[in-house]
Amino acid sequence: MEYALTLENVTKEYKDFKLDHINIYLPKGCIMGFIGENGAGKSTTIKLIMDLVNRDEGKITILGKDNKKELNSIKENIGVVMDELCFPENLNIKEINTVMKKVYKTWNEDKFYHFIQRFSLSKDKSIKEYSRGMKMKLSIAVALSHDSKILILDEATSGLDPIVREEILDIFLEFIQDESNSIFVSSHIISDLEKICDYITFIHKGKIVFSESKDDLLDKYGILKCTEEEFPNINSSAVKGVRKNKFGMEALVLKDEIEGNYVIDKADIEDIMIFYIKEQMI
Ligand SMILES: Nc1ncnc2c1ncn2[C@@H]1O[C@H](COP(=O)(O)OP(=O)(O)OP(=O)(O)O)[C@@H](O)[C@H]1O
Repeated sequence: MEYALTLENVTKEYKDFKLDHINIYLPKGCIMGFIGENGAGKSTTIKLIMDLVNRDEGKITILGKDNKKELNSIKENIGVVMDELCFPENLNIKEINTVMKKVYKTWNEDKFYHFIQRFSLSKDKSIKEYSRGMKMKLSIAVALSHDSKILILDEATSGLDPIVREEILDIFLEFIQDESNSIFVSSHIISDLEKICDYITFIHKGKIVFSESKDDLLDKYGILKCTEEEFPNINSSAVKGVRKNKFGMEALVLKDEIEGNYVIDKADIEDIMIFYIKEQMI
């Protein structure tokens, strides 16, 4: 299989945090959602991918190229959106266009102005007068206006209203119509990721809990409901998380490992993440 992005045993240690030997493989042509609680290590991972911080160990490739030695040669093919805007804030749209023409050989001015119009971004205001959502939309417009083959997005839909988020998700799906394109996107809005992603990678306290196809995850897990008395009869190795409510017990379970007649509801990706995190907090 050809991969758009690989991380192998990537490690980074700060005083109070360790990103611990993480492995991620994003197949070409796919969208991978990167989820985890605040402080789990998502932005650190994305900064390591973009070589904005130095790793302690491991290897990262983007579009088959080493991200340290060969990043320059694929600069045109990477569209990046970080959670903070990377442009000087005193510029306006016209000036950003002029700067980007110099930064990217493949800069497509028509495409850029098309997105500016589609996102209803004011051409007169300077960027510092933009709202957070407008700045996000501008970053996305820039990421899509050169020859990007992979989009790497950190919280790209945060701060956007539901209508614009929906539009951005559609744009991501349009981007992926070209099967050589791929997207790696972190977000706290897991329902957005569930709509568009082929793969979900879940990071918790600097370690990867799972990195799997979304359909496999949704097939594999379910929420089992039972009484407190019934709960000890459930195969404990199938239980990945549990919570009590006023009607009894709810447990995140591996459906195939459950014997007996229990009610098992569908688990969505957010359920899976929350149950996992709660289980580790007990
Ligand atoms: N430069 C730094 N020096 C020391 N610690 C850092 C540094 N950058 C990040 N950290 C720590 O690394 C941990 C992971 O932070 P990171 O920003 O990667 O999390 P995140 O998953 O992106 O969180 P959020 O969802 O809140 O954005 C945090 O504990 C943070 O304090």
